[in-house]
Amino acid sequence: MSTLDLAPARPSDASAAPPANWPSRLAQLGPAFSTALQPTPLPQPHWVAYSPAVAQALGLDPAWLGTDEALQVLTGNALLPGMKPLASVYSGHQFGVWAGQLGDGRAILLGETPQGHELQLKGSGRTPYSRGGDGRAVLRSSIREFLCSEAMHGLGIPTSRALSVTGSPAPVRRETIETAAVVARSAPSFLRFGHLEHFAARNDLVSLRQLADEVIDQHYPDCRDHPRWPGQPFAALLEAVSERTAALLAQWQAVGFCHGVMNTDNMSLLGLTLDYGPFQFLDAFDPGHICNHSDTQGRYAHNKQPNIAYWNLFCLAQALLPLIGDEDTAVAALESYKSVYPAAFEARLRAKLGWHQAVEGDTELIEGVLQLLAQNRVDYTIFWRRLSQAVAQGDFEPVRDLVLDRPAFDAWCQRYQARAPGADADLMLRSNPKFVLRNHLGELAIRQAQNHDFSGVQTLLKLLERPFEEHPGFEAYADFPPDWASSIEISCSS
Ligand SMILES: Nc1ncnc2c1ncn2[C@@H]1O[C@H](COP(=O)(O)OP(=O)(O)OP(=O)(O)O)[C@@H](O)[C@H]1O
Ligand SMILES: [Mg+2]
Repeated sequence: MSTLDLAPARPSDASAAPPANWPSRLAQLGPAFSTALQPTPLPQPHWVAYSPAVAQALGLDPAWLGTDEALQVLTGNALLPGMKPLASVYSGHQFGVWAGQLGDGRAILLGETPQGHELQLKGSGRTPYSRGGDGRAVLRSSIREFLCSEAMHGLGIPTSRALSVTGSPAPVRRETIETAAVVARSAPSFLRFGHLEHFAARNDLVSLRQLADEVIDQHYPDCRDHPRWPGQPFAALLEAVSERTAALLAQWQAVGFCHGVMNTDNMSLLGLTLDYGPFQFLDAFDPGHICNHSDTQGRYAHNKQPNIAYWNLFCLAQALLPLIGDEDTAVAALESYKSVYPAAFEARLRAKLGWHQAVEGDTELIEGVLQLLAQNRVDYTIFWRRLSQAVAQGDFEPVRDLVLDRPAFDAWCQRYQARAPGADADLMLRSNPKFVLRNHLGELAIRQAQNHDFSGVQTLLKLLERPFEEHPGFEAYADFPPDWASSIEISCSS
């Protein structure tokens, strides 16, 4: 039976007060970067879910969550003393094309916690950057963003975090009429490639430099005086962002995560996963899988993600060019992506296979297993977890059962088992999650939530916060997707 405590944490101390000071470095930079504004209230807000763990990470008292004050503040209906909300301006390349000015069209920054984490509401009303949009987010997409943020964190993948999701009966028009919701999310910074692209495109080099300096001072201080880039802090910054992005992409690819909308306005300057829209964790392993039904050309197919990230880094290089000075230096600063990404990916795959150190012949075994999974459309998460169990228990039959082409599996497995030193099962169980946020799991929790039952969201949050643990009694959440899962259509509509 259930070993999870599904009850949301109740406030133990109703007087637990949140901070009284909510500064914003972005506001301090000056008016070119953002616009001060108030969130637009929503009627009759209610909790959908919240994360005491995130509250703790932000230095907020978890006891404050669950209070009516928190509900109002995190829906955008009230402000705490000291909060001076704002929306920031950015631009970007969308689906490979320059899109011009975008900006926080439905996100509003409330300020920074004492730890320097930005707290932002998504879906909290129109801003000067909303263009034709309504400034809102629907319950469906907000639950997906909330759960996936915490799932990624549980997997050890850099990401924005999600403190809460609140709902309202207010209608929101998408393909059908849905209801509004707000995600309160947090990151050390929500700055994107597009923030720098914005000022470069306008040839506003003063603001471009000011923002790049801010990013270096706050997040990449080593770039000021980098041994490889003496006197070239902006080249050092480009390389540092590029290498963090390479490391992030290696983690996405290794876990089977498809982002779905890798536009430059969704690329974090800190190498975080940002903007959970039409994302998907792979079910059957299809390297060319396209998770976003709006992506008709397959630009953001799973196996294209590492190259797209590199393409996006080129856009960032273009934006930083006026500060870097010459093209050769900018290109040189991007060079390491080509070695850092494959090395990081191979290291992740080695850990999944249970190997601590690289040994000659590993690349062949790694390529071999990926080919086997692709050719047989094997369920990606279940394969790795069963392989981990197989090594732990010395019985490979359950993993063999997953592969239609048994002779091919046997040939690979023989070489795998002959590898010396052998696989470490503990490392594998720490590297291959039992639980990922599959589309159908999210979908079931969303349907429940649309009927005012939020227990499915709670259950998933508890499982996904600790995806490498066994969670006895919850095997169904680690099982194959049902047939209807492949008919779920996730698009940019959110
Ligand atoms: N309903 C909406 N109302 C206003 N602006 C919107 C809306 N949906 C998207 N936008 C804006 O369109 C642009 C691209 O949207 P995209 O889907 O990448 O971002 P998002 O999901 O809104 O948010 P984020 O990237 O902050 O997680 C952004 O500038 C975004 O703010
Ligand atoms: Mg976005």
